[in-house]
Amino acid sequence: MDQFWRLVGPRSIAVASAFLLVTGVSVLWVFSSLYVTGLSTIPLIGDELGNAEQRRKGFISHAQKLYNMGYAKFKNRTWRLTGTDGDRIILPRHLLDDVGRMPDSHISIEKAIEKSNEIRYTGLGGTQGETEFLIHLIRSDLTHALNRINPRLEEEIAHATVEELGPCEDWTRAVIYQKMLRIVAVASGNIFIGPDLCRSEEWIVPAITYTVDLFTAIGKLKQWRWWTRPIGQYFIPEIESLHQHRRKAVEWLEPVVAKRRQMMEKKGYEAPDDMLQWMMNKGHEFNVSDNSLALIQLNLSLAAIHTTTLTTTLVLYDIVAQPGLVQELRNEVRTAMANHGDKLTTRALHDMRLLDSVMKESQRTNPVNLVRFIRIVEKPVTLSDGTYLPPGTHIESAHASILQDRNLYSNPETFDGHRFLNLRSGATPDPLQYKNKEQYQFVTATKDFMSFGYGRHACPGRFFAGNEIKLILARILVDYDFKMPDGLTERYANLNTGLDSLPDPTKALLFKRLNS
Ligand code: HEM
Repeated sequence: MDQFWRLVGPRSIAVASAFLLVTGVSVLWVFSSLYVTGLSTIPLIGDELGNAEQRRKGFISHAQKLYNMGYAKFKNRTWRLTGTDGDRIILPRHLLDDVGRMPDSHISIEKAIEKSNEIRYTGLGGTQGETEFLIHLIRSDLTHALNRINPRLEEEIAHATVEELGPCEDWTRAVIYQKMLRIVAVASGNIFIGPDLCRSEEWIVPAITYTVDLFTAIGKLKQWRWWTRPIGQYFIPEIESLHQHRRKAVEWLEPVVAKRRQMMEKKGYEAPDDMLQWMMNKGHEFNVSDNSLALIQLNLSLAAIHTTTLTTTLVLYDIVAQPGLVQELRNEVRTAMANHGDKLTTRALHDMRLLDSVMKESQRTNPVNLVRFIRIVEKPVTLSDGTYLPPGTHIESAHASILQDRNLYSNPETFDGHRFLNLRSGATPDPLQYKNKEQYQFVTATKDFMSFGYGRHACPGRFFAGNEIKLILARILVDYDFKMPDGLTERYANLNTGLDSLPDPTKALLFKRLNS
């Protein structure tokens, strides 16, 4: 305790009183929101575990079981369970239509992120305007530039893959998640901050470790009860690391931006074609100054790099255990390239329909999080089934359970690389009866498949991500043979903790350069 008081110093009394006040008010608020507004009438899963604290502990130790139980029992109804931060209301798929497009003033993603990412302590994020600016740039500049930037991205990926995997003249071991992180950071960096800086360790290291420190800090904070977190934050070194990352990012990027501004004054200067430049060109329209660009870039890497790495690694873990599928994919990539001047053009990537299907099936069988569409109700909402949601209610969708629903996906427990290819082409019956079968593409976000979220805030970076993942996998498929080491044949198990299910980052694969 001594250490704590030394850390908080003279602010301690203010902190403590604010704290008691908040605790008292919150207890009253939880009571009133559940009992006065009628949320308590929504069926509860985990009731048998005991009181709220016992249910919270049950959630920490076996969330997956609780979600599966809830979905099996109430999949077409609204139900609830108790999480680390109070009750979570799980909406059935058909009610997501009611809320998916509601304005942020009613259903807020920002409040949900604030809560789930413990922004009060981690200091993550920017202003609302900065977030809107980033989303605008991703949608209108980055996504529209894919065709133009693809040759550059292809080249950077080819270079980074050789750098990371080495010559691989003979079978060579690679801890693939670690390698993939660097390949994704460098390739994305080429487009985010330009080819001159993306290979620099000053970019790669923070682009990777900012996210790691953030999620470690959040994980540690969540182990403290919410009302003890104002204290807990001082015992978590990663929170200080986050502040340091932000300081260093500003120090590092400021001169780069200043230099570019100087050059822009010069006649005939050809400005770089990257996110940083697009940010500089459009900042004034969104009231975003050059000083904010370093932090916006950090937020961009946070959204882009680990998500893309996880997805790519999971696909590799899935296919390496199926050598027949690897050969089929390799043939598809070779044919597509041959039809497009031996290049991985946008059209060639589009023709890789089996690869697209395998990537989507990998997301279906490895949902990295049990839930999606996490939102906080800001203004009272009454759903079409009559459920009333008062302000402050946490809502979400049981994403992982939906992906295992046999009424939506036949033989859901089986990895079928051709599943979405067959659904797209009409070769197998479509349980969801989509009018447009293109909805089975990797990048499509629907309420039946929420790996990229759903509704007005569905991931804007999914087109860039899909493009980049295909480029990386296609490069690996045509340039390398790969297999599991030590005669292993079973797919590496994912690591399940709390709501997350992640690829094991310590596992190795063997690579050998083809035609070497
Ligand atoms: C496979 C890789 C990726 C996955 C699985 C993924 C997944 C997601 C998910 C689940 C959300 C929340 C959506 C919701 O709650 O409805 C999201 C939001 C977001 N993603 Fe991605 N993402 C990926 C890659 C990227 C990339 C490459 C970028 C940037 C280029 C990006 C930028 C964003 C941004 C800015 C948001 C916030 C959108 C908003 O609040 O409106 N993501 N992403």
